[in-house]
Amino acid sequence: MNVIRIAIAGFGGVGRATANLLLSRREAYRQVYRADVRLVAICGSRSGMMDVGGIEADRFDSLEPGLSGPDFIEASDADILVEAGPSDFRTGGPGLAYIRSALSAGRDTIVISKGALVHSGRELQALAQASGAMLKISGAAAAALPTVDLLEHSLKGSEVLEIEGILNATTNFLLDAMTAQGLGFDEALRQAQTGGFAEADPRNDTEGWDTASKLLIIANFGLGAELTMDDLAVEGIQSVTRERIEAWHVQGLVPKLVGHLTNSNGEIRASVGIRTYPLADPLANVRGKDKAIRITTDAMGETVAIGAGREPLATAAAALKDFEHILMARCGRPTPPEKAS
Ligand SMILES: NC(=O)c1ccc[n+]([C@@H]2O[C@H](COP(=O)([O-])OP(=O)(O)OC[C@H]3O[C@@H](n4cnc5c(N)ncnc54)[C@H](O)[C@@H]3O)[C@@H](O)[C@H]2O)c1
Ligand SMILES: N[C@@H](CCO)C(=O)O
Repeated sequence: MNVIRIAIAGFGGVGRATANLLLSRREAYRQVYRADVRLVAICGSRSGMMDVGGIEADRFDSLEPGLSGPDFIEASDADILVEAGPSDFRTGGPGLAYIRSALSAGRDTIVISKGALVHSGRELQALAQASGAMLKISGAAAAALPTVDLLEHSLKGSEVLEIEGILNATTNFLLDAMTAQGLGFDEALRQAQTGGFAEADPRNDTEGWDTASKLLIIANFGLGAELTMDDLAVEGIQSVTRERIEAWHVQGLVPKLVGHLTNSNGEIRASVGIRTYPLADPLANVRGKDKAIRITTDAMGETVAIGAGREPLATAAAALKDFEHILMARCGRPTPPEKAS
């Protein structure tokens, strides 16, 4: 039985949900991958815990001050880092130092925050390649909605011509609440914050930056583009007034905040802004905090995925999907569960 040691840096809503889900799936990992999975280190910005024997959920509220930072994670000698700190695309956020350090040491890394991937994605890919570590990013690339997976696996070989993505749950929730329920912006935002899917600073959602971050990550990691935030024109939903909503309604149109990308002979252009869709379009029917992606390719036509789950569980599950892909690569193909006799 392989022992697989996990560390989690960033222990807020998503980090903690990931830890709980990981612990609840240990028996399945044991049976399917013959892997003894242990949570050996967790940390927030100022406190943490390390135990090579494994940390159980009843100790999550007893973190010790001073145990935090990339060196703390290094000292845990974990095999895999899950990074779930705040997203800051302007600086890379605190995640950048953790991810750099883990990849440099050859540690497989599952990234949930977006900042480091937007700010230093190429550098991190190069570090992973040099050390042989796996770098997984589903949590940062719209989480429960498959995006990079579709590009890397399902549509392999076809040329992507266009992507349209409703990639931000908060703005879709806000627009849907304002359009379909007539709710005011402030009340809808309060509900998004209570739901745990709005960013700590919700302007990152409403001004389009979260959508832009995800689109850039999808383009750079899924299509091999080399976009920076300066390459994207980014518009949020601030300009959406009750009058504009009513005018669209009269025309039978539904507004969505969309990340849009075109690929013309390798020249990739991307932007974020409001697009309107007729009711018959699947993107018009993406409701509440659901997200969606439409990918148009030369040979496989249009593929549309729509989805979401309850947060923060859904994002935790996306990160642990990445974890299982690492287990498959490192521990071999899954074995079927034993049948009861
Ligand atoms: N909530 C969602 O629905 C969702 C979905 C996909 C991705 N994400 C991303 O996941 C990340 C975490 O989201 P969340 O909702 O848990 O946010 P959160 O604010 O609840 O948690 C972030 C945690 O990181 C900790 N942190 C800050 N600086 C740190 C440092 N230097 N070292 C270690 N920890 C540090 C904070 O103390 C906080 O506990 C964010 O980057 C977010 O964009 C969230
Ligand atoms: N704030 C983001 C969640 C993190 O990706 C959203 O609303 O989609």
